[in-house]
Amino acid sequence: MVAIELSNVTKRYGSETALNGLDLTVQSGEIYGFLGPNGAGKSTTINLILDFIRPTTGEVRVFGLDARAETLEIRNRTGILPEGVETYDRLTGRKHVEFAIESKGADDDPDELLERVGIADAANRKAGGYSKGMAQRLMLATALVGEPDLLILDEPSTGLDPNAAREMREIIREENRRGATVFFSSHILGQVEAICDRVGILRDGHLVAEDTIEGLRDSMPERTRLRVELDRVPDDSAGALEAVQSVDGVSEVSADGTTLVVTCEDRAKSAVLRAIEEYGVTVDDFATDESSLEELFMAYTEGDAQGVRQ
Ligand SMILES: Nc1ncnc2c1ncn2[C@@H]1O[C@H](COP(=O)(O)OP(=O)(O)OP(=O)(O)O)[C@@H](O)[C@H]1O
Repeated sequence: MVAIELSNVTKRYGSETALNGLDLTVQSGEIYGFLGPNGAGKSTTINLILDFIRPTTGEVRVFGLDARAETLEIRNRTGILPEGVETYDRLTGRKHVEFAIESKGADDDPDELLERVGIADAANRKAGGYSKGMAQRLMLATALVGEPDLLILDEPSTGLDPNAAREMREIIREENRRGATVFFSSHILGQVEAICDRVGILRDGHLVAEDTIEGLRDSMPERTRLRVELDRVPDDSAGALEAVQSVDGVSEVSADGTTLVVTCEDRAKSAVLRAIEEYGVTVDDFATDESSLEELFMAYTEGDAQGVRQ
């Protein structure tokens, strides 16, 4: 079953086009990472899913329901952790959760939820005195109310220290195991890598890539980097460098003493090693660096994004 479906959605704010013909499908039971730099259109997409705003053109459906006509049912089945903290300073943490339980007609135990997000001891304190991380945990507790079918987390790790971010990931996994679909928006790659089944990278209002993390890596063979350790510097080091450079599939070569770093396509690796050994040196060791996700993300979101598509 499809959890979220946007079909050819465009959203304009005056002359500003926030989303430009976006097609997006998230399957039920997925943890989907929605990635993009600031201003790419992530919050706009989430606001459309929840009918806080309406598309200029196109259609949005959640669990087959029309986002505009069946908004209440969608919101009832969804838990939302909005971007930024939205607490009421004068209400206690427990009151926030009680309020969420009441508005959803759910029967959760507020203390259990507060315990689960790690702020049970602050249940009776006013949220105005909470740290940013505690407020974020409180918002997560309210998102979990009523065992939602869909969890929408907009930049969920803002304000969380690494431990708290890890605890949040654990809760997200538990929710997913229970059957919830998770839509996780972020501009921080590490968080998405650690938890998501699939990621979509949004740029200027449309998807520039969508795949598993491994799939995205595989789509960039030119980013493979071979690090070669030689037993000594070849006598004709300039000639050796030139020979490696001219191997088909090699895009870049640099040398630092007995270490050679070669950026090449996967298929060129053994030809590179052979070319080096023809210069009378022995390859002591070699390793392949996979392109870091950070590089991958930057390639998709900066400069000419089309340049990295195969
Ligand atoms: N109410 C609005 N009026 C005018 N322009 C808007 C409005 N809301 C968003 N935009 C514009 O739409 C584009 C997409 O914004 P959006 O907030 O959806 O991006 P985002 O990916 O969520 O960014 P961030 O990571 O900074 O939250 C931006 O260029 C933004 O300036």
